[in-house]
Amino acid sequence: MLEPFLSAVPVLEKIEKAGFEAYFVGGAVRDFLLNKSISDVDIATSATPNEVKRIFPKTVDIGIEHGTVLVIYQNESYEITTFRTESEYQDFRRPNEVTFVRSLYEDLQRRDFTMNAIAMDRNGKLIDPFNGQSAIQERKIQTVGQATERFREDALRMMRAVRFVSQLGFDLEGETVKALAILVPLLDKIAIERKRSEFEKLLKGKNRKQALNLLIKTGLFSFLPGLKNQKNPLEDMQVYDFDELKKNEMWALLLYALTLKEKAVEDFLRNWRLPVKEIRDIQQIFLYLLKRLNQEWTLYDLYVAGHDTIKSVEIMFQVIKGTKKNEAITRWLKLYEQLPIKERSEMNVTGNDLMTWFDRKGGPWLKEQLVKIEKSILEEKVVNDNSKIKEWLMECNQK
Ligand SMILES: Nc1ccn([C@@H]2O[C@H](COP(=O)(O)OP(=O)(O)OP(=O)(O)O)[C@@H](O)[C@H]2O)c(=O)n1
Repeated sequence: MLEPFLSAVPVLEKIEKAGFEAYFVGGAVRDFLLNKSISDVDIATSATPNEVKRIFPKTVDIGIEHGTVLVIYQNESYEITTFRTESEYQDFRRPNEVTFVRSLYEDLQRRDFTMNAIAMDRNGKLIDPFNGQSAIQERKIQTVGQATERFREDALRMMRAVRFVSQLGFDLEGETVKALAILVPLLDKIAIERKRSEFEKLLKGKNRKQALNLLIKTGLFSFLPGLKNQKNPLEDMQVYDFDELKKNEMWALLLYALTLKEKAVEDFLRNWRLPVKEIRDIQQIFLYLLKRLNQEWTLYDLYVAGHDTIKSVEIMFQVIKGTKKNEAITRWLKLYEQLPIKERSEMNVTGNDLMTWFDRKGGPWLKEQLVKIEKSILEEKVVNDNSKIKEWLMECNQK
């Protein structure tokens, strides 16, 4: 057995010593069987949350209503969840109440896909009542039991299915595709944040072409914010070839494929409930991407965009144009590094200086003058020095 399972074995032993069962479950076991790297393990147990809390002195209640307790043991933390059934799903969302059970089989039976319903004991022995291993071997995503039932219990699972297609390159088993095509409207009930997280993983997956195709084929895309009747942009997204785009770049690329106007861009991102800071960053990348596609940048563009946006835009430019050439970015980053100032706060002049020099109250003229000075410093028409700027401004005004 490999890390991080190995260091969690004592946790399982401790639970067993107290008279309960404990297993590794979920994504970590699946990824282990796929030879993928694993960051953390999920543990399932027959002990109730209170019983878990009695076994371990240090715990945090992170999701006790769903049966999950965070255990701190030997300076590491582990999520331990009581075996449960989720027959009480309401409104096709997550369950409001769960029923704790003592049987591992029942716990595995309530899970979404057979590849996610494999348990592993502390000796590395696999418990696989739904043949998850053969599904992995056959590279098939198959629900545990009836697909329609699993998707009705939690409609997000439909997006999870397509996200796994993107991440693993597996196929969706026939009944699963059929159920998906029928039940996609249930996705309307799912919180945008949960859909967003799956959509972002889907876009990042290596097999996104296949996954985007499924979104189109099953009509799932129509239940994603701003994508109703937007088949073509997703087809464009299938064409782009990329591995390393960051999350914000991915959103900007989608905006580009959607050919949205500036105002609509903001609404689109807001509808996906992206955090305000991310919306601003994505808008900035998108705006400068359009500029990059339409014209050369001025020094002022480089300055306003800043180092990170320049890098993002250049990478996206390559993706859109299908070119590997990287000359512009090297040249621009070099130019950017040589700029006399990198941001407004580095200017050796303030609005107060201007108001004193011109003996005028603030107003739109002030911003105009500051931008003029800023551009002139960047173009090296004036040195970034308070008295030099004053001299230059006075001269300009006399002309
Ligand atoms: N809607 C869901 C979400 C999760 N699960 C089960 O809970 C496990 C853990 O879920 P989660 O951590 O959300 O996803 P992973 O499958 O671990 O995948 P990843 O870590 O790649 O997100 C899954 O493997 C699956 O058995 C489920 O049945 N239905």
